This record gives sequence, C-alpha cells and structure tokens, in this order.
Amino acid sequence: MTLVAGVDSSTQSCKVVVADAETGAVVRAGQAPHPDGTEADPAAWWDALGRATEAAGGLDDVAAIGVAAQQHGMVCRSETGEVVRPALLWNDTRSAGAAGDLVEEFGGPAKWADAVGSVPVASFTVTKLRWLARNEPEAAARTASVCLPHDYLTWRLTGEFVTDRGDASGTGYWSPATGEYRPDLLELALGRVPELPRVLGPAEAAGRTPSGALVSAGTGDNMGAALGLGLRPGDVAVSLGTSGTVFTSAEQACADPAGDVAGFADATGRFLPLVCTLNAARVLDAAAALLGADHQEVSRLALSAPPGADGLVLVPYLEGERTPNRPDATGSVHGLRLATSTPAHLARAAIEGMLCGLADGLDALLAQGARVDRVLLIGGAARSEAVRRIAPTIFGRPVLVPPTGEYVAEGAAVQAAWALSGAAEPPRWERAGLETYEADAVPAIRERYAEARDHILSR
Ligand SMILES: Nc1ncnc2c1ncn2[C@@H]1O[C@H](COP(=O)(O)OP(=O)(O)O)[C@@H](O)[C@H]1O
Ligand SMILES: O=C(CO)[C@@H](O)[C@H](O)COP(=O)(O)O
Repeated sequence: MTLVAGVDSSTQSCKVVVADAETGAVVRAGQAPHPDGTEADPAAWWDALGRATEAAGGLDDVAAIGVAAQQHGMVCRSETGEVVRPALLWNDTRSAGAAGDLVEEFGGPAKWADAVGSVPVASFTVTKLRWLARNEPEAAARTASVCLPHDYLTWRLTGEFVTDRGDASGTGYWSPATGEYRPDLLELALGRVPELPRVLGPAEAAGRTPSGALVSAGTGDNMGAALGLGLRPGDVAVSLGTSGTVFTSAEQACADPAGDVAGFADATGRFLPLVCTLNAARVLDAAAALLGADHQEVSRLALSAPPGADGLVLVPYLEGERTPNRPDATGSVHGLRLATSTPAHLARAAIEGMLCGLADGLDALLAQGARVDRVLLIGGAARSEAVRRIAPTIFGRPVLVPPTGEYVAEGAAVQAAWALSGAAEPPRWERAGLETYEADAVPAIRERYAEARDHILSR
C-alpha cells in the first residue's frame, strides 16, 4: 500500500493524517496544540508538526506529504532565513487601520477587488506588512523575504521557498485572475519588494524531505478542506473552526467590490470565493465557559430552548469581526428578560448567533452568483448535535454533515497523492456516510439577528 500524509497546521492545532494513496482510507492520525494568541513564533508550528507526526506514528513509510495551514499569516525572514518577529495571524486585527489606509491610497475597494480579487481587511498579509513598516521599522528593514504559514512549513521540510495559488491569493499582492504577483501593491505596503515564494502549479511538487518523501505544493486550510471534500460547483462548505468560513468552487475568478466575498484561488487550478468570520467555534467555547458546561451539555441545553430562544440574540463579535468589517466590535446579548435569562436560552442564542453570521456570508456568496445545491457542514463545532440540527433553521435549506474527520489534513493528503500520481486531476476518494439534517426554516431568527447586529459597543 502506498501511503501519503496530509498536514493541517491551523489556528488552534496541528493535525496529521496518513492515508492510503489509492482509496484515501485514513490509517493513522495525530495532533498537537498550537500556542494561544494572534501572533505566533513559526518555530512553534514546526514543533507542533513534529509532535503531531510522532502521535501519528511517524512518516518514515510515507511516499508524499502535503501541508495545508491557516491562511494570511505574515512570516518575515531575514537575509539569513531567520524569522524577524512572531508571525501576525489572520485573526490579528491590529492592522485594521493599515487596511483602511491601503484601500484609500490605491483608489478604493473596487480597484483592490479588480487587482487581487479581494478588498483587504486586517486579515490580509499586505495590511500586516504596512503595519510592520509603520510600527516596527527595524523589523521591516530586516525583512528580506515574506511568506505564509504553509510556505514556512514546506520550506522547513524541503529547503524550497515556494507557495501555491490558493494561499498566494490571500496575501493581497497576488492576483488569482492573472496568476501573477503585484509588486506595486507590496511596494505600496512595505515601501519595497522583498523576496517572495515561487508560486507552484496545483499538482507540482515543492521538493523532497531529507528522507526522500515528495512534498506537494501545499495550500491554505480552506483550499485544503475543498480538496478533502471534493468540492464541486454547487457545493457550499460551511466550516466552523476558529474562523467561520463559507466557500464554494468556481470556474471564474470572483471580485466583490463590497469586500464581503474574498475572491481566492483554490488548490485545483480553479477559484474559491469565500466569506470568513472571526467568530465561530470559539463562540461555543465561550458559551461553555460562561455556562460552566462542556460542549455536550451546551448542545443539550440549546436543543431544550425554542427556535429563536424567545427573542434572545447573541451577536458573536467576541474577537472583533471581519465580515462585516468591524475589527473593534465586541459581542453583545439582546432581548434579555427574566424568561430568557436561562442557560438554555443563552446556549441556543450562541449557536444561532454564530450561524446567522455565516448565513449572511452565504447570502453574500449568492449575491456574487454562486449556485447552492448542497450545504456541507465541517470543522470542530460541526461535531455539536445542536449546531447540526439548528443549522437548517438558519440557512433555510438542508445541511449535509460528512463523517467527522479532518478535511483540511485529508485535502492536503489528496494533494500529496496528486503530486505523486502526476494525473491531470486530483484523486477522488469516495466518502460514504453523509448525514442530512432537515428542519423548517425560521426566518424570524435571522430578522431579529439583523435588528440586533448593528447595536454594538466597540472595545
Ligand atoms: N462537540 C463540539 N461542540 C462545539 N465545539 C467543538 C466541539 N468539539 C470541538 N469543538 C471546538 O472546535 C474548535 C476546533 O476546531 P478546528 O476546526 O479544529 O479549528 P482550527 O482548524 O481553527 O484549529 C475548538 O474551538 C473546539 O473547542
Ligand atoms: O483567514 C481565514 C480565511 O480567509 C481563516 O479561515 C484562516 O485560514 C484560519 O482558519 P482556521 O484555523 O479557522 O481553520
């Protein structure tokens, strides 16, 4: 049996799966936590990869490896390859002001969407580089090259400085439509153009590990999930990890001047229009902490309250928000009455609030012309029975839940198998066991959420 490995170096942890290259059956898996916070020493990702690999029984018998990782993180390296400062992550909002400045200086949101498929907000690497230039000029001056989290890990594995279309499309200085870097935008942000990783084709290999395993191009974690799910046009994935994301596969590049939809590239040579929120699974972690309960109990409580939680609304901007672009927002609870001051109402409102943010995202995708035949729910919080059962009431359509699995890491393994095979398209591993959750839509929940959404206090 030929084995391939896939890595998901996401915000909260690193996961490794080892799979049969022929069938995709996962034969071993391991994981290790990442440190908390919105900046991170890239060496911590490398350490976690080592520990997750060990937990997965090692990679000595693996023919190829692919690395998918959290998007956008700014990894700055010096002339000698040392990391200049901890990486600013996708959920670090300190560059929100820089984002606003860059949008204005380049001529407005529509010009950005036209140039790079997205209107940069604080998550995008280009805004982090502007923040660095303005706030840490010494670190900026020492920055000889810039790359992303998956590029860093691929470089540690192979010694090659490369990236892929999917992850490059989250920088804000690479165009999915033309497939080229925009050095002018880098210059605008940083004042000069540092070395950038070479952008590999979807099935191209980055290189080999010292022990000889092939390493594929790697990609961003959402692009990895799309590969892992075998996402097709008409499929919309809703991922409930640290971030909430809603995305679909597209044949044409997308450019939303309103900035709600990011016009990313995917890992197959196509495109991945995507909406991202800063607040997903951790909203339920916070609800659990508030209620002194575990996730199972939060789920049980939520299902014991009525749809709409009798008017209790939780606006989940606990980390600020990216879509809508409100980096300084805080979360809020509306509609508290004696009757709604119960753990069950709060648990339900937390789940409904998190899902309403993503339903707004789905609307934004539809407004960009996306087709929705199926909604697939994945990510850590999709393990919650209450989330699965409440989702159709909010999205107004059935929700399909694939068997619990690590779709990002499995997508990275698909990419590894693809690079190994040299085939024209990635392998399609059969996935049995999709569960369908159906419920009547309850439009009043989204209507009340929309009323509450704009009443927020800033930090
Ligand atoms: N049963 C569950 N119900 C709700 N949330 C859960 C459950 N199991 C895990 N989570 C949450 O999912 C998150 C991890 O999801 P994951 O998709 O791995 O995130 P990431 O890829 O961003 O690191 C954690 O915040 C964790 O607490
Ligand atoms: O910024 C985005 C997408 O644009 C996030 O989706 C990150 O890629 C982090 O992903 P998770 O750790 O939540 O999977």
